[in-house]
Amino acid sequence: MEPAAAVLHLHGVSKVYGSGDGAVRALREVDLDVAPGEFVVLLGASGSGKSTLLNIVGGLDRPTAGEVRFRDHRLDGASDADLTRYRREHVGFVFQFYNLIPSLTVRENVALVTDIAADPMPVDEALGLVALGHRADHFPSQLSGGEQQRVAIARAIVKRPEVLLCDEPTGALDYGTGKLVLEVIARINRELHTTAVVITHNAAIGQMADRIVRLADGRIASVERPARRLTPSELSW
Ligand SMILES: Nc1ncnc2c1ncn2[C@@H]1O[C@H](COP(=O)(O)OP(=O)(O)OP(=O)(O)O)[C@@H](O)[C@H]1O
Repeated sequence: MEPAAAVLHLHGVSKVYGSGDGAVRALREVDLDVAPGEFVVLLGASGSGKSTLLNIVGGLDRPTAGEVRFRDHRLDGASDADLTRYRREHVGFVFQFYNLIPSLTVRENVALVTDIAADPMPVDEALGLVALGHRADHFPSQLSGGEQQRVAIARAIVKRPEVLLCDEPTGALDYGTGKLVLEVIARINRELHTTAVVITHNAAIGQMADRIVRLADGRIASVERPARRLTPSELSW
């Protein structure tokens, strides 16, 4: 793919933490292009570099070497202010833990983000997409883990980000609840055409992606395109 056509473009990306004898090479010359609207699942053993890669494409960290672009914006070497603006305008993050503010209602947790977004959707629309419109006035402590994760997804997408980055979004959830959360992520990707990159330890989840990228020891070890994208309800593990 031409770099300009990609939403996310990495070329020769390396990341070294620390220096000297204690240096850890977390990524080694990674090349990857992610197309608009694509759903990519990142698999790999613990320590293979998945979170490092996600943090770099999300503008939370910079590579030690190589080129990183969001569309035609260079992220490697960007200033802190530029990276903050990139994250605010273009990226939604979902992590294993939901990081909701306990003293705010569901609606207020999601609305917080809309104050600093250029073109947010109505909060109730975001809550509708995660099927939680009826819980808008509840507090996080009144919701299950899966419901709290759906609020976190609503918060991530209410600003209509072009890129949704999820690091182990189902890591803290049981089987059925995890599937519901995956349904929501698949729906956002399908209906809003949000480009999605999802880290998981669970190889079965790869079957819902357009592309499965496996990392091993900081390198891309394999890339696979499932013949047909499965819905989360068709997955089993
Ligand atoms: N801030 C840091 N300082 C030093 N080393 C780090 C730092 N962050 C990550 N590493 C190391 O870089 C390597 C890749 O870590 P990373 O978190 O990207 O892996 P991962 O595939 O996401 O692992 P996991 O599945 O366990 O979350 C590991 O060896 C890790 O210990």
